[in-house]
Amino acid sequence: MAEKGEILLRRDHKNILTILARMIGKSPVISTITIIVPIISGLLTFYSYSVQVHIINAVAAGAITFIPILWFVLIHGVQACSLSITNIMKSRMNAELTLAFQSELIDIANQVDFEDFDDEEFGNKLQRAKTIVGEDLEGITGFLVSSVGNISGLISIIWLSATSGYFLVTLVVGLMIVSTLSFRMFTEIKVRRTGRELTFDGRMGDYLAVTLEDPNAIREMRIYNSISYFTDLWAKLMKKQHDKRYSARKFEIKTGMIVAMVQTSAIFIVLVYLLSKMGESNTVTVGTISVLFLALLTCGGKIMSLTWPLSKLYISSSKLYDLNEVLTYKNRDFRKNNINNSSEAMLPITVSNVYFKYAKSSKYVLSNINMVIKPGEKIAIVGENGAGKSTLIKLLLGQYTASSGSIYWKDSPEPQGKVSVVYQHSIKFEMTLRENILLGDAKSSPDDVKILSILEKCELMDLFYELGGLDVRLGQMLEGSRQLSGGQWQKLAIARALYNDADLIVFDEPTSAIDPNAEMQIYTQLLDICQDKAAIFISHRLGWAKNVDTIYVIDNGSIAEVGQHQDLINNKGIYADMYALQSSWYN
Ligand SMILES: Nc1ncnc2c1ncn2[C@@H]1O[C@H](COP(=O)(O)OP(=O)(O)OP(=O)(O)O)[C@@H](O)[C@H]1O
Repeated sequence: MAEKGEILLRRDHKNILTILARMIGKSPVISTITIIVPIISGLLTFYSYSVQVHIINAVAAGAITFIPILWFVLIHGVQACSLSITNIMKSRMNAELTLAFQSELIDIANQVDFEDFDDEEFGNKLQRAKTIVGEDLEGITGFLVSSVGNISGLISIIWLSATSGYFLVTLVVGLMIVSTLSFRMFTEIKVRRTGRELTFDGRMGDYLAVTLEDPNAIREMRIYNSISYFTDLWAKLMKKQHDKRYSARKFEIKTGMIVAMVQTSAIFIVLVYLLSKMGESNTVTVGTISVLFLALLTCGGKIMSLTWPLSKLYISSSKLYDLNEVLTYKNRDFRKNNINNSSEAMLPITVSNVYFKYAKSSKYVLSNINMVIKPGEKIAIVGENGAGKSTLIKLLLGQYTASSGSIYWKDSPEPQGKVSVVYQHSIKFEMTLRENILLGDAKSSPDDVKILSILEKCELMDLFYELGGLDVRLGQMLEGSRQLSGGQWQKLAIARALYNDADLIVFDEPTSAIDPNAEMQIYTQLLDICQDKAAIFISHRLGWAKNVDTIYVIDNGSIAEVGQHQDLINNKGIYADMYALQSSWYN
């Protein structure tokens, strides 16, 4: 059980085993070599011990030969080489695994249903999984490799004790190793769990320390005179944290003493027992006793060097949990969202009695929606914040499935066709001007004539002349790149949408960063540019909506009014009120 104030660790040996299986699956040859080589090298220690027994016995009998010495040198040479091989293989394995896991995570993020993106837990897990692959995986594989090497080293000692021919000796040595290792692991994990990153106090302390260095936060704290509140809180948490760590260290010292006593007693028991059996059996010789004695003396060091990677692995297994969890998403049956991949006609889109609620919400965001989007039709969707406009668009694009009712893309209940979307927050691709437009239809070959005509339509020719061509990189990532204003990025997103010869273009508040003077002009132009296409406009500003074919007024998730501008004004309903209110701003 995690102590109060500790972040719950989902540590489970299954996480390590699952990731181990995945590693071997992804990079079978390199992973197997990286794990097998240190195991063999650790087990070779047994042969090194055997040769030492042989040499000591021979020296005691006054009959030394060079062959065992050569074997001894050879084994050590092989062990040294295997260390180098393991290190080389480990770095190759890390590179291969990082690439393989990263690609898998990118695939998953690109395939999951849009509902998964709404799931905060999935977002957090994905973020943590990416961090593990980017930062922690290398450490974890390192701990794994050194753990298996050290474990086989300790097995060699138990094996050596078995050569004495006395079960009691093997039992005492085995129990000593297992018990002292467990003691050490228990302490090490206890100490590690007091670490900053694993306790609420530690994380909160770090957060407060960062906040106390943030100039914006300091500005506000000075105004409200709240700095001492933060520093007191931080100091209190730090003191608590230090006290906890101090008590964990005290515990470590106490268990260290117990471990030392267990070890010393075991060595004493084994030694006395073997000495009493000397001469009784030909397996108990000066060589066996002295090598086992030395091996047991070094056992403490071996256990210490195993405790560190094992406890790190144990703590890290909670991180592996997130990676494993996200990777299981791959096996899910994702809804196909091929709306932009097919050349099928998508219009008319017929929406009948659609209701929709988000996965984690009990309230319907859309109710009883009925509409038909005909080829070439220009539609405006208006309504207050939170009315459900963007949600309706997500359903029309097939990104979400209606809770009930139906949507048909021409005759198909599955989304199909080609659509362009210009979002409020346009994506800034830090690539060339040409690529920024070409990405509207990435599979087509570049058509500069078409690109220039679109730039012209979107009033971006001044930018083109200023940059001196299509090959200038936009953004600020590289030297020589050119940053654009928010409005210019938005116009570029519109240009990208036009480059894709879609049947339908959706404009979800595409002019929020464009100045009001240019906005009206852009809307008029957009209607003109989209002459042969269907277009849906979402905007809070109504002045331009006069010119569309159909206006849908969404109120609290339902279509409250439908019609043309003048009809809706005559209706004196919600639209007329909104329009009157907005007109009054300009009077
Ligand atoms: N992923 C989500 N999970 C749960 N509820 C959501 C989610 N996205 C939106 N909502 C809720 O659905 C309702 C409709 O949101 P939507 O974004 O469709 O409104 P909108 O009309 O586009 O608003 P705005 O004009 O502010 O952009 C809101 O109450 C919103 O809080």
